[in-house]
Amino acid sequence: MVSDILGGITPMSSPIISLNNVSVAYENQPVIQQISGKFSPGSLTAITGPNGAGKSTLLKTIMGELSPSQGSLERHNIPVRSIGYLPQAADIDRQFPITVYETVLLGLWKQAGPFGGISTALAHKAKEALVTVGLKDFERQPISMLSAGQFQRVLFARLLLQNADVIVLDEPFTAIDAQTTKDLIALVMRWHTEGRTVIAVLHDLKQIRDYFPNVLLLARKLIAWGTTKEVLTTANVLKAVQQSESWFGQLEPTLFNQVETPCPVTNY
Ligand SMILES: Nc1ncnc2c1ncn2[C@@H]1O[C@H](COP(=O)(O)OP(=O)(O)OP(=O)(O)O)[C@@H](O)[C@H]1O
Repeated sequence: MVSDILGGITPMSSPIISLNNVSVAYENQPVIQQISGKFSPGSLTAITGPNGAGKSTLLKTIMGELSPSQGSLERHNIPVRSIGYLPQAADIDRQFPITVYETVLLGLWKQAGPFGGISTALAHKAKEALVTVGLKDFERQPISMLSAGQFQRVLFARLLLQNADVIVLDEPFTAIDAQTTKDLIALVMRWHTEGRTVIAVLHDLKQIRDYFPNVLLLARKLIAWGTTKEVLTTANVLKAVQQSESWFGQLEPTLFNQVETPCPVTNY
């Protein structure tokens, strides 16, 4: 199907990021294989798939942290340093002695450079961003003293300050409370209505169906890429699970424990 190949966009629209037969390997071991498709400007796409499917590897490749072992990935007029990136929480050292306010300002270092000055206007914007994410009185708190949800709010404030046209989020709502998830999803929706391109790795299929118009379903290889309705079919989701099982053996039975929806898998 054309939209599967083109990431749910019409052949006329010009992409912001395109992948041409991209494979990525760790120490010559292929992890993702032969992914082709395009992200259109202003699209809101969830990348989903079982554990170990290669989702974070794909994001790191988009961010230029990994290079394709085969094929090519192009960012069209988007320098990688201008992309807003939220890595997985597990990849961030929270013991670093730094305050909430300083962490938010760090979002600007790629633009300002390590010795770049912070103007009064930017300092004001950093404070405003903290207010927007509900952390008005937290500026001087060390990040080591925050809850997981509060810390994720700080990282979203940092993204707000970056004001990026393309935003890449790796499991932004994992292990955080319901209210924080709701508030941060609202920010993602705001970015979408502002015309920014948002790409997020997510495991919760209901969340994807509720909020994300496009999906890239991955199980080392591309299962499907297009509109959420086209991609998240029972057949595709089960195919992703089966493909992963062929790498990792039987997946957790909890993946199958909610059968009230048409698709037996509700969470990757
Ligand atoms: N630095 C690394 N060196 C070697 N192998 C790695 C490295 N990082 C990831 N892998 C392997 O690559 C595969 C894909 O990992 P990746 O983190 O991209 O998957 P994922 O879909 O994001 O998984 P999860 O949903 O569990 O976060 C896994 O088998 C993982 O063990």
